[in-house]
Amino acid sequence: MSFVATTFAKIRFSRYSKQAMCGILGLLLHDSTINCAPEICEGLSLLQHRGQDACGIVTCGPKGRFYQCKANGMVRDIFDETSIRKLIGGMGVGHVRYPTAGSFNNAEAQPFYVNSPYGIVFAHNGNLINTASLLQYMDATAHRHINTSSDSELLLNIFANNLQQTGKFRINEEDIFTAIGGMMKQVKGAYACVAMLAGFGIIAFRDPNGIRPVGMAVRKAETGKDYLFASESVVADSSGFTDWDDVKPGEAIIITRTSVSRRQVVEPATFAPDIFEYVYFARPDSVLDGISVYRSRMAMGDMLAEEVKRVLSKKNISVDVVIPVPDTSRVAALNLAQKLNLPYREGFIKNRYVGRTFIMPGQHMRKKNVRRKLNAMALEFSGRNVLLVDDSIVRGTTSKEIIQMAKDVGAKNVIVASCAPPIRYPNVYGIDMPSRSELVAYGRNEEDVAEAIGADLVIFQTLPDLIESVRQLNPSINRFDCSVFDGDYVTGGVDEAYFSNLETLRADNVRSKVEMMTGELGPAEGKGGGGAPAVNGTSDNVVSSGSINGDDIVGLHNTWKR
Ligand SMILES: O=P(O)(O)OC[C@H]1O[C@H](OP(=O)(O)OP(=O)(O)O)[C@H](O)[C@@H]1O
Ligand SMILES: NC(=O)CC[C@H](N)C(=O)O
Ligand SMILES: [Mg+2]
Repeated sequence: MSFVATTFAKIRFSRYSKQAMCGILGLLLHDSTINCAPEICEGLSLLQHRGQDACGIVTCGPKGRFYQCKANGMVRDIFDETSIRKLIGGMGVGHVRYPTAGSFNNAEAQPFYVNSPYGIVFAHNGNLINTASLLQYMDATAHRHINTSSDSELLLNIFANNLQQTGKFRINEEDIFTAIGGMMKQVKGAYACVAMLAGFGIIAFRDPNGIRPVGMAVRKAETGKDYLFASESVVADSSGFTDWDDVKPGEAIIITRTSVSRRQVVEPATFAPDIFEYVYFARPDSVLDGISVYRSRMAMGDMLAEEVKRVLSKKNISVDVVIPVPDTSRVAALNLAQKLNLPYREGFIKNRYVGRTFIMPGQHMRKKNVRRKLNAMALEFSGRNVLLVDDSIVRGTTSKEIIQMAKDVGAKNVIVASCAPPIRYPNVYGIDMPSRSELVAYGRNEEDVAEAIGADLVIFQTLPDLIESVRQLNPSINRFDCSVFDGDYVTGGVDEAYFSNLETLRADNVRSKVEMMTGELGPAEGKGGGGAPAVNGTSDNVVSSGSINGDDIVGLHNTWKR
């Protein structure tokens, strides 16, 4: 690879994405002679916004054999015609990852795999919060070796251990429901998962609080029906699946070639889907838990307009133009402008070839990167009081840079309005915001935030208004997880000691140091870790239940052969 190509690969696969998470997908085609991998690959590219660091597909072909391709990188970089062709079989599981536990090591790319019992493949979106006691249980009681620091590998092994306890030669749906129900009583945290049992079928389940999304859809095939599980409904829409149905909190669904079985495997706890899915994560064209993400963002704009009107008139400030911060805030900003009867202008032009949460290592590089991604047009800013609208302010990197850019091209006053309230608490449920000190609103009031990002004024949506924007679209949901705004963690079990430990392990500065020392990320050429796709089918030199070193070890057919 040339220097330029290598450098760009490193940038593209950078672990320093902003607040990202994971996407999961499962597909079972009625006709098992048709390979499902091309469709899974398509589906993963529609979920790419949920995780850009690693991706993978495992399919199940004749004789119940698994075929795998996974590595660090984006879907378009990891999969090509050759690798897809080698993924044989009519059912499979896919994953796009941004880590919230463990590292960016290739070995932790998903789906994970265990050979015993029965051969299980597993993809997880979320984050567990009682991993310490689970690891102790795995070691002392279940005697299962967990070879990575990934909470997903741990979750898979809890599931596998519970299945093992049936002691059966062949299991049935009943056994699987019992194993998942048992697992849900053992683990705490957020998990939306898709699993596959060799030669049996695909399974989806969601934690008892339903924090992360996953749903199911059906498509009529010539001789029967195809079934899809996915994090977001957009995948179903684009491939002709209909009847999208969200997996319920505490529910498991098992699909085989001949049956669909669903079961509430534990009593549902308080249903509390993560509100940040609507603020930022999900695609606007997805509908999650009966709520259109697009409509919720329109409502956020409407509600925020009221707050902006109130604050501006109190401070006697006037605004000439509303400008969105591309991309996510566009929908809300347009509604806000219409409500306030102000012109809406696209003052920032985005380089469409730069990824969504595309951030380079270190603060200096991050700042540079915002400028790579967005360019301010003087003709929309010069001599004006501008109101910039963003969906959220997390570390403040984006706002700080774009405010400076706006001023550099002649803006008079720059006011920033955020569709989300100030973020002052870490996310522990699958979004990578682990460290309080990295959050610009932590320990700061609104004036301090404005000063920190260089704005003349910052206006935040109130939490009740944010909740109302989303909830009015499905009033049957009584609670959303808003922990990043109010520090109220729906699962419990998150306290000061937990935060301190999290910060020791996962703060940005800590991670970069550890990764540099251990080479865990492997961004250097030839390592195949963070910087480039793995070579020779390896996921670094680690053999684990989740990562297979080379072909055919423990029966997994690894197709990564570049
Ligand atoms: O305060 P920060 O730490 O900078 O994070 C907040 C920003 O990050 C996200 O944008 P991003 O560029 O990730 O994606 P987008 O193009 O979908 O808006 C989000 O939409 C905000 O603009
Ligand atoms: N963002 C996520 O959902 C990550 C899943 C899992 N905790 C991991 O780190 O791989
Ligand atoms: Mg943005």
